[in-house]
Amino acid sequence: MEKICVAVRVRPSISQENPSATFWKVEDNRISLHKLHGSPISALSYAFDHVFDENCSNSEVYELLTKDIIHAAVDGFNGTAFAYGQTSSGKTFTMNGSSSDPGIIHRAVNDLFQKINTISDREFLIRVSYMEIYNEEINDLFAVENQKLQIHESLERGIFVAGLREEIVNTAEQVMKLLESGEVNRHFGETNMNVRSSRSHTIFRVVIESKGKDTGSSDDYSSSDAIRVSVLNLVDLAGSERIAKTGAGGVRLKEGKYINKSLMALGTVINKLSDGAKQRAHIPYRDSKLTRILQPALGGNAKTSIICTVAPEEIHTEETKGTLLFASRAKRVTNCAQVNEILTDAALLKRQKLEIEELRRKLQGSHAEVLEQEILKLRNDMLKYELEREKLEMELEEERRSHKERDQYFRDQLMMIENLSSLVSDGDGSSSQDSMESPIEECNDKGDGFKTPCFKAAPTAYVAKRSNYTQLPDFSPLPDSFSNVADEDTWFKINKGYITNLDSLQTTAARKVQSFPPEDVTPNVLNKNYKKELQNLKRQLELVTEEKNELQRKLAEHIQLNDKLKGEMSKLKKEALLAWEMPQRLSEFVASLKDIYEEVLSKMQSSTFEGKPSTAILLSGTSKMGSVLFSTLETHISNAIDGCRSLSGNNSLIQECNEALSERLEATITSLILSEAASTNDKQAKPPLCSCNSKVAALSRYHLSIIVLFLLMILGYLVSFFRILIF
Ligand SMILES: Nc1ncnc2c1ncn2[C@@H]1O[C@H](COP(=O)(O)OP(=O)(O)OP(=O)(O)O)[C@@H](O)[C@H]1O
Repeated sequence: MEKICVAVRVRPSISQENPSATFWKVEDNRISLHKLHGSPISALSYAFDHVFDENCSNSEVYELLTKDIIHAAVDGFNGTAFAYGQTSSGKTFTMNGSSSDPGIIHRAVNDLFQKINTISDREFLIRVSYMEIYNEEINDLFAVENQKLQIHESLERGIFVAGLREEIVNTAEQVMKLLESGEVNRHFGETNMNVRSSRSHTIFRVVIESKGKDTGSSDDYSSSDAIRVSVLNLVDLAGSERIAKTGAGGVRLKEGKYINKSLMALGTVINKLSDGAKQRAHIPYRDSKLTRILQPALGGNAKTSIICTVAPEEIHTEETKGTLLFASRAKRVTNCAQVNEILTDAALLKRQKLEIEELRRKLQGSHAEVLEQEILKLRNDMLKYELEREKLEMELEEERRSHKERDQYFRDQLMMIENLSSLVSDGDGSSSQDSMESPIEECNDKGDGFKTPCFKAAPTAYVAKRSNYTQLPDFSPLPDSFSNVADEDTWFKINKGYITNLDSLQTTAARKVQSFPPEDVTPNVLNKNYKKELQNLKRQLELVTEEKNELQRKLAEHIQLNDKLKGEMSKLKKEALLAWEMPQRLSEFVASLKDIYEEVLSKMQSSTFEGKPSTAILLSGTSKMGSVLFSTLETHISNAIDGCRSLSGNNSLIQECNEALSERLEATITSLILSEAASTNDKQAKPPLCSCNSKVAALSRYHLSIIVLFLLMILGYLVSFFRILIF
């Protein structure tokens, strides 16, 4: 937005012979009414962008007021410069000038072509037209036959006069000639105020089209494809006039009425525009052809300058005041000028592409940024869960491996116990094939990567102690089992919510994260793609979450199962330790038995001196049996203590020893019975020699009973010992 540039120009006084009582004094950009030889009249001082006194030339006015507009027009801005003032105030002189001091139009045309010639990267097409509004009718000054032309408006051309001849010009000279020809067709008339009074408003219009010269760069649409079109209006208005002063009558009177009417319309538009935005609901541009044609220049898309000419004579003070009031209001009017470009199809296409890119950038910088952040967060979540899942899988695998190792250790321990069990079974002779079977069997060899041992009910009383394990316990995951799940906050602290290189972390082939939409999509499609990708990511996240939960559940199950197995292992270890300690204890016990046995044996040896044959037989048999028995026991106990696991290989030997001992015991007892029977027959045939014989017999029976009981006791201990070893 920029204000209309307004200047006031005071023409030289014409009537020098009638000195006035007041005069207009110009100081810098201010004009004030002063009493002759007196102080300024209060409230009659005006300031403008420029104030030119009577000594100023058209050159100065052009340089300060119009030149910038002309140059802006070359760059593509609409421009308007017009002169406003009462009749005979110097409007035509300012716009057209004289041969010695060319006016603004001439200077503008020259400057225009000079400026164009300095621009080498653009091609220009200049068209000029010249029209007048005479009695509210538009006439073509280049073609007198074009009368009463109509004003039209279109999107492409804006407000334009239909049928107006436009001449394409290449030089300033061409324009000058055309202007001269057009001046001939203007309506001038003589009034009391001006011998050559303009009776119409004239508008010299220059249309400047420019196009960048093709530099071969397809991307630079602005320099090669876009066409700038600007309209420059140089307007010389007819002057307001008082009929009483002009003495107009007839045609002049009629002309004066139209002139005043259109100028009033112009004043009204300026007043409305200067009132500000609140009261600019309706600007009556259509009230006159002048305001309609100048519409873009008045509050529209143009750079506008107004030169208000005033007559310094006291007789025209009121008209000058009116002009200055008009100028003051015009100064408050703002325009909004912008470069006017017409685009070819190619330029339009390129521009639309650029606009789409710009929109996409804006979209990505606003709403899309939120979506992208959400997608990024989802991606991070998904990757986090992936990492968590992989960690759980690794933990599960580790757990399986340790489980296998413990299982193997468990089996080894069981094997050792089985071997000890088989030794006892061989020892007491009551073992059966069923009792040799392991109480544990593998029952989970289907559908699992590793074998989980389970228990079945055992037939013996010892196994029955563990009958509470015959059914698998409920392995529902406990809350503590989830303690290994990655902590989300920790993860975010580590990653700060972002992963710099997402692609490098896409380790799971199944997780195909869709990339951002391709570049040639529109913003709507872009949004849809973002939402679609968002949904996909959410679905993938749900799948990963479910998978993670399943793995967590399995891990919890394995952990609980392992805890149970650890408990079992602990118990078994204790029992195995007990089993390992048992041979040592039994060894000690057998040693004490051996001492007792040797003591009994020595007592029996003392009995043999009495010549009792049964005692001798008993002593001999018992001594041999005792040596064999203790030798066998000591050998096996020593092997058990040394950790020999191949006891089962000696079962047949033990069996043979047992059988030999049994036979020898049976033979000894049979010998003793026969010896006792013979002794009894001798007693019946012969009376006893002395009372000491009966004592020896009583002693021999006593020794026999002790030895038999002693042997039975040893065998009983052996059975007990090996049964204990089994468990
Ligand atoms: N600045 C000036 N220096 C010298 N002479 C001037 C100046 N301004 C105006 N004049 C002379 O004053 C007379 C009236 O000027 P001009 O015709 O330009 O007035 P105007 O405002 O166009 O009048 P109208 O509205 O009736 O056409 C002319 O003879 C012109 O030469």
